[in-house]
Amino acid sequence: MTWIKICGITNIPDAKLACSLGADALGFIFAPSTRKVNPKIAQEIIKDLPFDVEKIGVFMDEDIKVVQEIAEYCGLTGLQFHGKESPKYCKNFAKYKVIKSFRIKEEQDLEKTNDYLENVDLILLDTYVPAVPGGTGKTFPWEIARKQVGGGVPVIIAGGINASNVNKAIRVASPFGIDIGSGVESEPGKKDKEKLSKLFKTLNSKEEMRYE
Ligand SMILES: O=C(O)c1ccccc1N[C@@H]1O[C@H](COP(=O)(O)O)[C@@H](O)[C@H]1O
Repeated sequence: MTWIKICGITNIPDAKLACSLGADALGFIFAPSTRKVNPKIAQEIIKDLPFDVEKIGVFMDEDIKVVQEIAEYCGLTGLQFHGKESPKYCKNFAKYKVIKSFRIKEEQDLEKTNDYLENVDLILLDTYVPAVPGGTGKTFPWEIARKQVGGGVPVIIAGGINASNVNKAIRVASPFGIDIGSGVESEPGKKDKEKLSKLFKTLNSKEEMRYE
């Protein structure tokens, strides 16, 4: 079963709904974004979440000490670095699952992952859109992501994924995980109940077909 992260959580009802539908991880954005959440609110959301759901903080070129303080205060279990963080930077967070994001435009962009393979737990491939660091709502060719799969570190794909294309993304890229933000929103930072329910229904229908 593909690991599913629902990103850009800013409130308790959305967090509970995503967990009840089957999300494996929730993402909390602490980077500049229309989906940015205050650490105090993130802590209130996280304290009542199921133990086995990963709580991932998304940061961009943040001071190491600030990341460590927010992670500890909020009760995060994982950290996603979505900026220009170096391999050395990524080694400062031994207590947490570390995800490094790479923005993909063409196959050569995968070469950037090479220096990180021994320093991170997961590689995330997102769509390159000039001047938009994340939450782009745009897909990239998933055939490129397929080439990273099997490279020693589990791969998550992100960018423009929603209920109508998630099964194709899984079929083409065969990733460890899928990360979805804007594709299940009614507006930035607010999840849409119908879109979220449809996403998990679609994912579950694929699983049923697989085991028939
Ligand atoms: O979602 C944001 O606003 C964001 C801002 C800054 C860094 C990362 C951000 N989100 C990441 O983008 C993808 C989701 O993209 P999409 O909305 O599904 O197209 C995911 O990795 C988020 O963690």
